[in-house]
This record gives sequence, C-alpha cells and structure tokens, in this order.
Amino acid sequence: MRVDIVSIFPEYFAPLDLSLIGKARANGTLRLAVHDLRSWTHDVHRTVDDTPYGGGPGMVMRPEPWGEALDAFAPAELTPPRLLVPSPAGVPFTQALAHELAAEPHLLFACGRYEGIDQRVLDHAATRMPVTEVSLGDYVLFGGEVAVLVILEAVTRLLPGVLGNAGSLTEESHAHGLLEAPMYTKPATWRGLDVPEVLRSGDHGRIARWRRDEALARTGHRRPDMLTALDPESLDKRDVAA
Ligand SMILES: COC(=O)COc1cccc(COC(=O)c2cn[nH]c2)c1
Repeated sequence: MRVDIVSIFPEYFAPLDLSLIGKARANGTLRLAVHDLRSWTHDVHRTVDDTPYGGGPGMVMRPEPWGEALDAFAPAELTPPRLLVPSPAGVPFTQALAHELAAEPHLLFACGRYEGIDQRVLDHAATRMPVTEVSLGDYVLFGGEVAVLVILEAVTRLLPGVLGNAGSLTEESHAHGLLEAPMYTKPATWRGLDVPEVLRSGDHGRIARWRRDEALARTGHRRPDMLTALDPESLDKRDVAA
C-alpha cells in the first residue's frame, strides 16, 4: 500500500518510523511519504490560510496550495488515490471502514488545520478521485495530523504480515460486532485476585461460551448501541472462537 500525507506539520509524522508501522515500511508492505503543504505555495511568506468569507472566527486554508498539492498525487493516467480528510464533519471512522481502506492500493491524506480547508478543494478533488471526510469522534482537534496517525495505525495493522499473530484480528473488539471479553495472563492469583476458573479449565467449549457471554454482557453495559446494530439471528450462531 502506498500512502501520501500532506500537512503543514510534516514533523508530526516522525513517530511513524517506530514500531509496527516502521516494520511495515521497512519490509515494503507500506510505502509512506509525508509532504509539506507549503511546498506548493509561491509567496515569500508561504501563506496557506486566509480569513473566512461570510465572517466568523479563525482562518480557512486557501484552495490554491491544496489544489496544486492534490494535482501532484492524482495524475490523470494512473489509478487515482483515495483522498481521506479527517474532519469533525466527517463520516464515522469504524473498523469496517478501516478494513475497506486496507484494501486500497493508494491512500492520500489531507490534514486540515484552522477552521478547515476551502470546500472547493474537496469538491474539485471529487471530480478526479474518491473523497471521504472521516470523523474519529464528536470532538475537535487542532488539525488532522493526529487523526491520520490513528487511521493509519488501524489500517496498517490489517495489512497482511504486519501483525505477527493474525489470529488476534478475528478475536478483537469490533471484529464480531461485540466488545472483547476480559483478558488474563499469569500469575493465576495476583493481589488476592484470581483468574476466572473457567479460563484455566482447559475446556475450550466452555471457555468459548464464557467469552461470548462476557462479550455480550460487556457490550450491553458499555455499548448498547452496538447490540441494536447487531442482527439478533447471528447472536445465537455466534461462535466466538476459543
Ligand atoms: C473538509 O475538512 C476539513 O476542512 C478538515 O479541517 C479540520 C479543521 C480542524 C481540525 C481538523 C481535524 O479533524 C478533527 O478535529 C476531527 C476528526 N475527527 N473528529 C475530530 C480538521
């Protein structure tokens, strides 16, 4: 997978050289490049923002630099990248969308700052490539950079060969539409607290049932919205693997 990121703070992405994403880059699974939006400005002050039409607080990112930046990554003859713009006004970022993005050959991230990017940038980009404004949640950040780090981590870990134990992809929260059951490891007793006996029973059928029941109870308490989204049929057949 090829990933290009355009931002006025390219240094925000230094952490991407670390850990698993660093490995994915090292073994070629992920080809990532970060670009400074100011490379596409031409004035001496390298201006990227201006006051909003219609008034209101703050500044808006100018269309010209963004237009030239996106031109650089969406040449007509090649398969265009999928443009992702983290935004409080976006569609919810979910594990399902992460899986969808993990199948894309080329992702292009535009990091907004200030009050946002001039809408015409997205409108014009949509004539040349798929554009998705993505929200991580109902809150506002200073800019898209942190959101891109989150999205990239969620997507990269789904790429083949990135996670050592691919089995954990099937087990994790949201993989089955439920939250994950509680996890335990040694010692069997710690500060007077015991690991649930069933997990040490070796009875894998019983363990699977216990994990499903815990997952259902936890989801019901913490995320009832996820339960209503579930197809009730699947709950009975659901086989939360051991
Ligand atoms: C068209 O899109 C834009 O102009 C995006 O512009 C901005 C402006 C400020 C901050 C951000 C970053 O995204 C979030 O704050 C965000 C994402 N998820 N939840 C909160 C983006």
